[in-house]
Amino acid sequence: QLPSGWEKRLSRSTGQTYYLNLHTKESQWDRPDKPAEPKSGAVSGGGPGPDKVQCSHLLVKHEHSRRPSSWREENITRSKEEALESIKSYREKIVSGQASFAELAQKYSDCSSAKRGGDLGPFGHGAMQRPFEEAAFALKVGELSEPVFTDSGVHIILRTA
Ligand SMILES: N=C(N)NCCC[C@H](NC(=O)[C@@H]1CCC/C1=C\[C@H](COP(=O)(O)O)NC(=O)[C@@H](N)Cc1ccccc1)C(N)=O
Repeated sequence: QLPSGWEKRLSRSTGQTYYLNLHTKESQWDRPDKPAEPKSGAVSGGGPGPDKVQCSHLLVKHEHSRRPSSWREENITRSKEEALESIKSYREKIVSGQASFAELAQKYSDCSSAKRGGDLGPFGHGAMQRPFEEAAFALKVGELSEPVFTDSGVHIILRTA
């Protein structure tokens, strides 16, 4: 079966099957990578994780961020609590289907990746700050993290591949 949050659709124009991610509203021709079929006798879920993941993120910085400035705001003064409240409200809008991840990241993320709907591209171990990496590698494709705190600020992370 498909990873959670994905649906199989039929393209009206080409009659081809495609896959729609209900969280991000993104669609793709390729079947989202299925959770690996547990090999008979293998310990379920114990397998080595992926070397690389692809994620999008929405970052809300605050006064204690390592660089309290962004393309959105020259001098960021909101408190860490306010940043967390904002991140929670964005997460709620995405999960309830009121807005797409890419749309909110493009508008509100304090990271330059906002221009790409939050897409960070693929990355391996060691590229990102540890709390970000740990959260990202623990996600299934299509899954949206809870709020994650790094020296940059407060993030929500969507694993896209
Ligand atoms: N693809 C990479 N390897 N690029 C280097 C990542 C460095 C890494 N960054 C982080 O861990 C956090 C989590 C994700 C974004 C991020 C921080 C900051 C914003 O926070 P600030 O640094 O002002 O505190 N955005 C970035 O770095 C952006 N270049 C990410 C990016 C943007 C556009 C396209 C691709 C990647 C780190 N080790 O600090």
